[in-house]
Amino acid sequence: MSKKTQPNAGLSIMFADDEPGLQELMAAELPRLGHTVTVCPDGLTALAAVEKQAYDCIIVDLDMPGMNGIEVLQRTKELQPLCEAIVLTGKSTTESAIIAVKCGAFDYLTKPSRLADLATLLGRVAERRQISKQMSALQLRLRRAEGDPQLIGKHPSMERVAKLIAKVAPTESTVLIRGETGCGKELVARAVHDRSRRAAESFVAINCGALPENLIESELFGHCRGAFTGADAARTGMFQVADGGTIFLDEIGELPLSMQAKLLRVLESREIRRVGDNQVEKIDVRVVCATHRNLEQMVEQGEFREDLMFRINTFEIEVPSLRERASDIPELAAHLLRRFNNEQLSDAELFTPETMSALTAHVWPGNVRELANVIEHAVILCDALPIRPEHLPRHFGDRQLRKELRSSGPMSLREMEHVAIEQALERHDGNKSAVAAELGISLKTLYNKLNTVAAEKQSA
Ligand SMILES: Nc1ncnc2c1ncn2[C@@H]1O[C@H](COP(=O)(O)OP(=O)(O)OP(=O)(O)O)[C@@H](O)[C@H]1O
Repeated sequence: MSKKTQPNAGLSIMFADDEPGLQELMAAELPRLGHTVTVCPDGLTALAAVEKQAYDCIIVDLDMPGMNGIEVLQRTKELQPLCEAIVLTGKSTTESAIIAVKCGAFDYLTKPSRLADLATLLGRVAERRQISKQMSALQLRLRRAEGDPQLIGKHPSMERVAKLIAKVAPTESTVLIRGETGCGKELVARAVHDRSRRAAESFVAINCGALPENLIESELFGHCRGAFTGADAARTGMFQVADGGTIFLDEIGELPLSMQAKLLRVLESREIRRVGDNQVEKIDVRVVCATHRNLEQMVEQGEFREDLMFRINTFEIEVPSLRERASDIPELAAHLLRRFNNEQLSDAELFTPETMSALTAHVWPGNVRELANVIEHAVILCDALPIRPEHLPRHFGDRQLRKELRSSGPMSLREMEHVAIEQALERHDGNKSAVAAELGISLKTLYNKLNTVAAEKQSA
């Protein structure tokens, strides 16, 4: 290793080339561009440098005595996966440069190259590093907001879910997750991804019910510039973003029929076509779907394609509602509380016994999401733990709903849900946003449920 320049605010770079002229040039010019540089005359010295110190970027000549640039690149990627690499190549070795890019190099430059081109490339490397730092920060914030993706629950029904996840995750099978809204379907989908060979790749979640019908295709498969009015720039679709990883199609039952046909084609051919494009593109994506709807009934009513249902339901996981596993509530409540409060307290110090009995007696139509909302509300009101009943939302002490449910004799889950919605509508004077928030469901889900009730009343 020859010279090391003064550190500065730019990238920390390891430059390796056996041409003394280039070594001198880089030792002088890279610092002038604002970077720190370690200059190495051959592959072995370069390797020793990356074994000793972390770099933001390496610039390596492909053709060096002792150890070639590709070997240096591969070893660097093993030691420092986040380090970017630029390879330098003579005209005769551009094929090796392409191999280097396949091995993870950021880009290559053909010698002799202009310093301005290298400066531009380094600018792009710096930009990419900035973006990946921002992404890590966002992921951290998201993880804090969403909480630990750990699936809590010791009830036999949850143990069964855990077993099914363990069985299906390592396969490539499409998975259909069923369950009421807010019961943890997305968490189960993440667990399938995290335990699969795709774990290090992206997990992309899309709520099919939240996308406007005219944008779904472009959202899923992307579009070319000018594909339709307003498509000023090309757009990458979510299937491409998820390439190599898993795509989670939440609320699959909400997908319009025209899109169901297109999705089926993609699942069968493993190829996508961007809107406005003639070319197809191969994709390698595992598909996990979820729904709270009764797909079989939707098939009977002509709202869901039967062939698509058979394509996605090869392996099903049914996530139980929270009221079916009320014994999990204390552990879940403690887990969710720790999402909003970092105090190191034992589970027994988090809630008073009265609060816990109110929580376990509730019917939870919005399932775990509703429980999380109630706990967040309580954490805001409570100055010091434990959470007491007065910290729970106002309607919570009102045992009327539970009384009504208990005194009304046998009731189906659907009927219980109707009662819960009606009570909440009364409490909020018909304000649907407030009702959706209280029940821990989306406004769209609330409207769906109200429409179902209205349709049932009409046909009764
Ligand atoms: N078993 C569990 N352990 C810990 N947290 C859970 C569990 N189940 C659900 N949650 C939490 O509850 C919230 C709702 O879960 P999730 O989004 O997975 O539900 P969902 O069934 O996909 O909802 P929707 O039907 O509305 O899409 C999330 O904050 C999630 O972290």
